This record gives sequence, C-alpha cells and structure tokens, in this order.
Amino acid sequence: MKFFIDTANADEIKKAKEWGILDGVTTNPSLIAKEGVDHKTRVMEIVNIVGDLPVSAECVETDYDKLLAEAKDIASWAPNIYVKVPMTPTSMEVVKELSPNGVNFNVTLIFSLPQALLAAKAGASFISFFVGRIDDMGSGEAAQNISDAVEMVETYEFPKNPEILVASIRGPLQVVESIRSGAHIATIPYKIMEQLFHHPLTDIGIKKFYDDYLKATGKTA
Ligand SMILES: O=C(CO)[C@@H](O)[C@H](O)[C@H](O)[C@H](O)COP(=O)(O)O
Repeated sequence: MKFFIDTANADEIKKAKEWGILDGVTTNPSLIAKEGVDHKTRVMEIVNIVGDLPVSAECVETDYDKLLAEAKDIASWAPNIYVKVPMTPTSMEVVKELSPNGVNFNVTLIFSLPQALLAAKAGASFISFFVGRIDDMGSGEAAQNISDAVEMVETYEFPKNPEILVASIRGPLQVVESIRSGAHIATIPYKIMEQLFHHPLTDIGIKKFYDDYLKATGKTA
C-alpha cells in the first residue's frame, strides 16, 4: 500500500520524505487555507520537495467551462500533478474530456461504491474514499466499501486502471482498516504518520536491550 501525506505543510512533507516512506502528497482547499498561502505557490513548493511523486491539487470551480479551464491550468503546473475534482456530474464530464489527453485526475469526496464506479468509468486515476466521514455516520461500511471498490477496479477494465485511495483518516485504526481492505493508497495526516511508529512494547524493548548492553559492557549511560 502506498503512503501519501495529507497536508499542505511543507515541513511535514519534508519530514515524511526524510523518513523514506513517502509515495505522494494530497492537498485540499481546507489544508491550503490553514497554511494561509497562495494555492499555486504552495503546490509548486511541494512539487520541489517531492520531485516526481504524485501531488494532488484540488479544483474549486463548479461550472463546466470554469472547471475545465481550472483543471487544465492546474494540470499544467507540473507533470506529476493529479487534478482533484469532487464527485459531481460536471466534474465527470471534465474528467472524461481531459483524461484521454494525459491529465491525471483524483476524484474526491467518494462515499459509495456506485460513486467509485462512476469515477472509474469517467477516467479517474485515483478514487478518494473518505473513511473518517463514513465512520462518523456509524454505518460501519467503510472497510467493506474500500475492499469492494478495490475488487471492482481489479475486476473490470477502466480507461486509467484507477487506484483506490483512502482519505479522511483520523487515527491508526483507519490505517489498519485500509491495509486489511487492500487499498492501493492511504493518505495520512502527519500526526497520524508519527503515531504509526510507536508501540509501548517497542519502547520497553529498546530500553531493555540498552540496559542489558550497559550491564554486559560495564559502560554507563
Ligand atoms: O481527498 C483527499 C485526498 O485525495 C484528502 O485530501 C481529503 O480531502 C482529506 O483526507 C479530507 O478532507 C479530510 O477529511 P476529514 O478528516 O477532515 O473529515
């Protein structure tokens, strides 16, 4: 499973890259707004940090002509940009129009299997399932939705061989859920990435090995 970071914070992206675990970056208008920076400037900074890894940058227009122009513009910023559009009929028209010309789309705000099918058929490269928000509704359907969507894209033929991307991850358990469901990608906020390194038994084990080493060598800490 690929690990993307879900942030527009440049320091967090640099750190995740240093860890050697980073496969891509996703941003959205809320994350960019939190940083208080210009959208294009920050996306280009991110591209400079991650090189040719995929970077998702989201459109905000809703009218067809404006969205088409915005998607073309964002796609022109760098070859590894994935243009994010929400699941709407208008967005799917834009995906259908531009994806055969080499534009990669990340269709976002996906909450159901039929929505994932529509995105795949239109020509999405990534299909972003929002597990946290599905779990908030208490339906318990998130994991099943992801594994059904993975099976769907691996069973049928679609224009771009889309990958299922798990978004709206709020804690390590949803990362486990993503792995168990066979998701192709999980996009994870920095704080949760950090949490994934830790386990109480790891800390206890590190301390015991070090203490035994000191005892055996007579050295002091
Ligand atoms: O859609 C993608 C990735 O494609 C994400 O950037 C996505 O927007 C975020 O994970 C969500 O907006 C975060 O949602 P939430 O945890 O605030 O509910």
